[in-house]
Amino acid sequence: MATDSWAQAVDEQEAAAESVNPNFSSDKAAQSLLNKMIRNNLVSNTNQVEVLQRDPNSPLYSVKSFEELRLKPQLLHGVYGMGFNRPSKIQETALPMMLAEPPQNLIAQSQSGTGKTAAFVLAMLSHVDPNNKYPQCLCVSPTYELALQTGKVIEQMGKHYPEVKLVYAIRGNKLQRGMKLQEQIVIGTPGTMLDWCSKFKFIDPKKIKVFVLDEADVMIATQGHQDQSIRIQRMLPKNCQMLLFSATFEESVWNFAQRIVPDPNIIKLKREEETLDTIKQYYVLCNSKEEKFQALCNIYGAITIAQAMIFCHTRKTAGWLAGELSREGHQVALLSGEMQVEQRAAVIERFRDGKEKVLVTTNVCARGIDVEQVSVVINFDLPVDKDGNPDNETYLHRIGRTGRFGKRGLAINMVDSKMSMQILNRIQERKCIDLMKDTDPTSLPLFALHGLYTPPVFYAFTFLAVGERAKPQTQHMFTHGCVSSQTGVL
Ligand SMILES: Nc1ncnc2c1ncn2[C@@H]1O[C@H](COP(=O)(O)OP(=O)(O)OP(=O)(O)O)[C@@H](O)[C@H]1O
Repeated sequence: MATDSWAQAVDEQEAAAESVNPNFSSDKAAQSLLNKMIRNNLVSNTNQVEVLQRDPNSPLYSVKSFEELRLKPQLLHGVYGMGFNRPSKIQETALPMMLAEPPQNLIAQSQSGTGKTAAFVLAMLSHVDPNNKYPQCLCVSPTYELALQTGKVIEQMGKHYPEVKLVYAIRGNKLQRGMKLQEQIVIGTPGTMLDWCSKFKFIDPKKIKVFVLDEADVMIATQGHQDQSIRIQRMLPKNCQMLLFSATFEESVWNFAQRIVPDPNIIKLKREEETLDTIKQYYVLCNSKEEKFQALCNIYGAITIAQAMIFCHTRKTAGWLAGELSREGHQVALLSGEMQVEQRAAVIERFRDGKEKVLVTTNVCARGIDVEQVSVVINFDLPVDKDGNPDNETYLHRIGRTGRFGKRGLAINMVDSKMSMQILNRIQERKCIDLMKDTDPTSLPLFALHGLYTPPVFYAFTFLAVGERAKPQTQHMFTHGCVSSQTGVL
């Protein structure tokens, strides 16, 4: 996003924040300082991507250029048009494997927001023959929103390759019976994709060259998705290339993936590499749902400086929270699974356009959704599976909505019981995340600011400028004995 339009959005937002949060905006000096810091951060972000792309330990690191990856000129044009200067690590590693002849299968893991979608989109666009007017690539995503978003990436990257056409196999896209699709790429959700291949025969599965499973672990681990994906796969020719991508793979899912994909190339992260250190993670202790709500109101001014996503466990809580926030005068968007498809798409678009700063949602948005300006993720409820056990994968995907492609992000976990503290501890043990604790939710805005804005000298300054509730350093406790450079300045 261009600096100007972003800055303008900040100005508009600040004006709005002033009307809804007098406490936060009472200090004009602090506001203006924040404004500068954010712009500063934005500018340094571009540099940061460049720097990260030269750091061998970064997931954005690459030694090659897009030219060296031998992309078609039309696609190079598309890639540069999207503002990509060099490939990320996953793109650099996966693309040669995906473009090799004869085609090779691939199961690939890379941290959220590191360019997996762009990688498999480039592979699909490289493989299709635009002279053949029938589907050649199928890409299956777990949600409608994600399918739409991936489709947009295909459209953008293929902008200079107009002969290649795309169609969405999603609920609500009704085709005439008996018709045969002419588009070369079909992107959709598993149920509709299966219907289009078997029941309606809009697609001839025998002609498919590339089959992509995005968020492959959820496609495999969710029973319905797994059945449908495997039924689609069985209809495809033996030599059809299979590409499985995700930021997370549980061990059992990984084993299953290796059983269903013949002779795969494998790109796998070590456990300690799974989280991005550009995302700072905090938790705040509360005693009840109401207290969590209060804590959220306290930080509202800080989180709406850019954009935030708030995750709830159930649709009911999400609805309740969105209602309460609205009653407090905050403008929030709500997105949950029971909404009509068109409504869901409209909400995502408005959020992407910055018309709403805060999106209250459920796990329906935990994966894949890519909104560059999201700098804060709040787990109003911690992610648990149906048995109440910690859901580590969903945790990583949720916090991965921020910190996209080298940007800085902040994740705040709200803990309201002994049980939820245990859940957070178990997530922490499993992923070696470094959590920071604040026992007093009312001081959270300070923490939010410390986590978000990088130049260390500003931490102390912000602390003093905004800090009516300044607290001694001892209350900033790092678990795991892992002290980051931030503690020094606090
Ligand atoms: N080589 C690149 N240079 C600059 N930006 C890039 C590059 N590749 C991808 N991006 C941008 O980075 C962001 C994240 O990329 P993408 O959505 O492909 O990540 P992802 O790994 O698929 O994320 P998730 O795990 O959440 O699905 C997008 O906004 C994308 O446009």
